[in-house]
Amino acid sequence: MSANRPTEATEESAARAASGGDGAAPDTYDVIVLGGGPVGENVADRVHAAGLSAVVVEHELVGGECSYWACMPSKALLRPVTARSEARRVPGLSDAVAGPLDAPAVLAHRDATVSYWKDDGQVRWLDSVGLDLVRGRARLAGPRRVTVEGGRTLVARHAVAVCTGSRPVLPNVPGLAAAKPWTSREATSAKAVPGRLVIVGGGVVGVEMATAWRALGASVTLLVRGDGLLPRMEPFAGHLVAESLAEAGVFLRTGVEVSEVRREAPGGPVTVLLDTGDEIVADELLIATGRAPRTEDLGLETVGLTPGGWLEVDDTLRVDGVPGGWLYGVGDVNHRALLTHQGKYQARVAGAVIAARARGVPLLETDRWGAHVATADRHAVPQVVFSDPEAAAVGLSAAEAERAGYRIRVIDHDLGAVAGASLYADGYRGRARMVVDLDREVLLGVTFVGPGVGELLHSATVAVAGEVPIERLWHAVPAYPTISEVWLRLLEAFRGD
Ligand SMILES: Cc1cc2nc3c(=O)[nH]c(=O)nc-3n(C[C@H](O)[C@H](O)[C@H](O)COP(=O)(O)OP(=O)(O)OC[C@H]3O[C@@H](n4cnc5c(N)ncnc54)[C@H](O)[C@@H]3O)c2cc1C
Ligand SMILES: NC(=O)c1ccc[n+]([C@@H]2O[C@H](COP(=O)([O-])OP(=O)(O)OC[C@H]3O[C@@H](n4cnc5c(N)ncnc54)[C@H](O)[C@@H]3O)[C@@H](O)[C@H]2O)c1
Repeated sequence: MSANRPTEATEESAARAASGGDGAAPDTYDVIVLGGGPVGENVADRVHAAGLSAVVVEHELVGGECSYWACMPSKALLRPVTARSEARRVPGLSDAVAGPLDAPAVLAHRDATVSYWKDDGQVRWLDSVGLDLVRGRARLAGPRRVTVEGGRTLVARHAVAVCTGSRPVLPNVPGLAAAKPWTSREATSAKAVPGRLVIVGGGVVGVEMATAWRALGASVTLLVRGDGLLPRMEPFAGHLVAESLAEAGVFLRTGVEVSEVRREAPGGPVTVLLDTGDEIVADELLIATGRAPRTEDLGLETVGLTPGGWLEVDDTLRVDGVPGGWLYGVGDVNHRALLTHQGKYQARVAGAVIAARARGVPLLETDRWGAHVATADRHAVPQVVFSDPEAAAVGLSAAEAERAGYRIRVIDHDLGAVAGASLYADGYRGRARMVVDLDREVLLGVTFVGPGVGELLHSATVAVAGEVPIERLWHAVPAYPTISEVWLRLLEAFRGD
């Protein structure tokens, strides 16, 4: 692939000066994107579609964490689990799915879903849309300048977008690092089902991986330091998921901390010591306690920033405190919403912003919900936890809305009481909640928990992001007999019908 050469002599000489006089002229692009995950790919695509030249620098696999060690493999492991569980509650079908999952087949399907950890398909896509790719670890080397391991230097005319994502964190527990625990990477790519798996962390990764590996045959213990699961959602979401995990045979222990970890021999059993004095012996230990930004070896100090932290950005995704305003931080790395779809949304915004600034557009649309600001990643973030049952939420929980000072009313409904739910699965258990802003009579947040609710979530996202007045939502008639009829019940309750 050939690099886009500069067209103006002045830019070329500026670029050569920037190369530090090492003789090799740097390759100059309008935009340099660091990291070829879903977010980097989308930034590059948007600026290129707007007529700018762009290069993506990637040191591992194009497609990033999401494609190979996160969203895609985890959902490939989970889909058979939820499909079987639902089928088991459909009369006439339950006997046909009474047996265990075919673990080797599920793992093989996971392997195919991640293209066997090869990125040829994604590289072909970059090529097909006319984006250049440089392989290797990238570092900033002063304003608008990037060096790539192997010696190549790149210079950006307009912008550098940092889209280097995040990595798992290991808590500072004696013996933990030496025990070489699983992180989300091993949990999504393991080649065999461990006999005994201990998972630390009751967030999304902990819950999804407990669901998957238990159903695939592992004996799973889930250790949570708080009092429940999925603490960022409405409390009933964690309760229902915990109840169901317990029924599936997961040992859930809340209110416990890991005080030490011991693994005598590599690959041998691991002993997890708790602050209660208890010890648990397992074959594998998964640490699912959150993420840290991939900014520690990125040359941030060469542009006046501190390495290792999340990138602070404004709503146009521009990094704060960088003279000239040429540096952007998009996706996980800015810590606004660690989700692929939200990162890709930011990428669309950043692409529009970079293109507009490059064209010298005098006034950007920066009002809330304007074309040149990220708004939804603060006010209308949808997330589906692909557990059994699924937990799906958008916007604020009741507690978050209260903390933010809104005058709210909370409406709950039993999802199992909706006709569509009783047809969907025998003994359907689930719940829905909407949080209403009483001053504007719009929805601030909606949560659904129950089988199949992931596909229901977008209706709520439209209502929350669109700030659709309740009065008008009343005219959005859900089809009979679908689970979506819960909307009618929630609205009736609000109206007092
Ligand atoms: C187990 C798990 C399951 C998940 N499931 C979901 C889900 O179902 N839905 C969802 O929306 N989100 C999910 N997420 C979150 C999702 O994976 C992330 O939000 C998403 O990957 C962020 O995309 P990104 O492009 O910002 O970063 P990444 O996907 O991390 O990509 C960053 C890229 O930058 C590259 N890079 C880093 N540093 C450098 C450097 N110096 N030079 C060159 N390249 C570099 C990396 O190699 C990587 O390819 C999940 C996360 C985990 C851990
Ligand atoms: N389906 C999805 O959308 C999906 C799936 C997986 C991951 N993700 C994203 O990936 C990110 C990472 O997920 P995650 O589950 O690692 O993080 P998380 O922040 O969701 O959960 C981490 C949990 O670990 C706990 N914890 C932190 N330190 C601990 C310690 N020392 N000991 C015990 N517990 C500790 C926290 O209290 C928290 O409950 C999340 O932001 C999530 O949005 C999304």
